[in-house]
Amino acid sequence: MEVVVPILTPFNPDGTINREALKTHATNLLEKGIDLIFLNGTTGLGPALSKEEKKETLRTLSDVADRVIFQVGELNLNNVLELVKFSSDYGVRAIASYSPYYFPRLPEKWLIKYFQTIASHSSHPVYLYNYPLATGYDISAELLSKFGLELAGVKDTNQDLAHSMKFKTTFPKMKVYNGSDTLAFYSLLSLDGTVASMSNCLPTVFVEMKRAISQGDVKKALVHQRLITSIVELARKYGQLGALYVLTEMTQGYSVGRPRPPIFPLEEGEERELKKEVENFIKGLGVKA
Ligand SMILES: O=C(O)C(=O)C[C@@H](O)[C@H](O)COP(=O)(O)O
Repeated sequence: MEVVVPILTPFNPDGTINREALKTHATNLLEKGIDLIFLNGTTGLGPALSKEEKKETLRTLSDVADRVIFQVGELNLNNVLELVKFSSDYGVRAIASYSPYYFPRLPEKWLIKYFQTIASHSSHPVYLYNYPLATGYDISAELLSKFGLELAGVKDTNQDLAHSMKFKTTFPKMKVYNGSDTLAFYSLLSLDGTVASMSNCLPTVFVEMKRAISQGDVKKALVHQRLITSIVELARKYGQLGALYVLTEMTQGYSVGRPRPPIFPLEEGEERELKKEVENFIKGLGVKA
C-alpha cells in the first residue's frame, strides 16, 4: 500500500527549474512518509518539460533515485529512447510513459508499438501512465492483453476504479496505482496504492490515511479522504495545477515558486481567497497537512 507523489516541478521566475526547491520538496515529502516520487508527471508539468529538463529533474533527485519513477513520455520517440538510455545510469524504481497524445485516430498497434519500443530499450521496469482524459487514448488492460504486452506497472488515472482493478485481475504481477486524488482511499485499499497530486501539499493527510487503513480505522481514513476531496474541489476552482504551488507553500512552509505558463500562476486576489478557504477546511477537520 503506497502513497506516490506526482511531484510538482518548482520553477524560478525566469522559467528555469529551481533544483534547490525540488530537492527540498522531495526530501520533505519522503521524510513525512511518502513512499515514492513520480517525476515529470502531469502535476510535474511533464508534457511541458523539454527532454533536457526531464534529465535535470532526475539529476537533482539522483540521491533518492531508488524512490523515483521517472516519466519519459514525449511526442518524439527518439527523445523518449534518449531518456530511457539516460535513466540506465540511475537506480530508479521504474520508468513510465503516458501514451502518444494530440494526434487523433492512432491505430491501436501504433500505441502498443510505442510502449513495446520503450520496453525493449529499458534496463528498468516499465510502467504505463494511462490518462485517457488527458491523452485521448485508453491503454486498457484489455488492449495490453490483446497484444500480449505485459508491463511491470501502471498508473491509471481514471474515475472508474473497476478499470484500474482490471489491470490487477488481468496481470496479477503488475503494480497497479490509480492516479485520482478523489479515489485515494479506495486505491490504497484495493490496489497497490495511489498517485495523488494533492500529496504535494497534504503529505501527512495521505500518510495518516494510509496508517488508519492499515489499523482498520476506516472512519478515520475517510475523514482524511473527505479533506483531500474538498481541497481538490477548491483547487480546481482556481486551476488545480496552479493552485497546488500556493497550497504547497502554505502547508509545507517553503517556496516552490509558481508554475510556468501555459499553466499560469494564480492572481494575488485568487491566492488570498484560496488560502482563506483552505485554512477553514484544515482547521475545521483538525488534521495536520
Ligand atoms: O500528476 C500526475 O502525474 C498524477 O498522477 C495525478 C494526475 O493523474 C492528475 O492529478 C489526476 O487528476 P484527476 O483525477 O484528473 O483530477
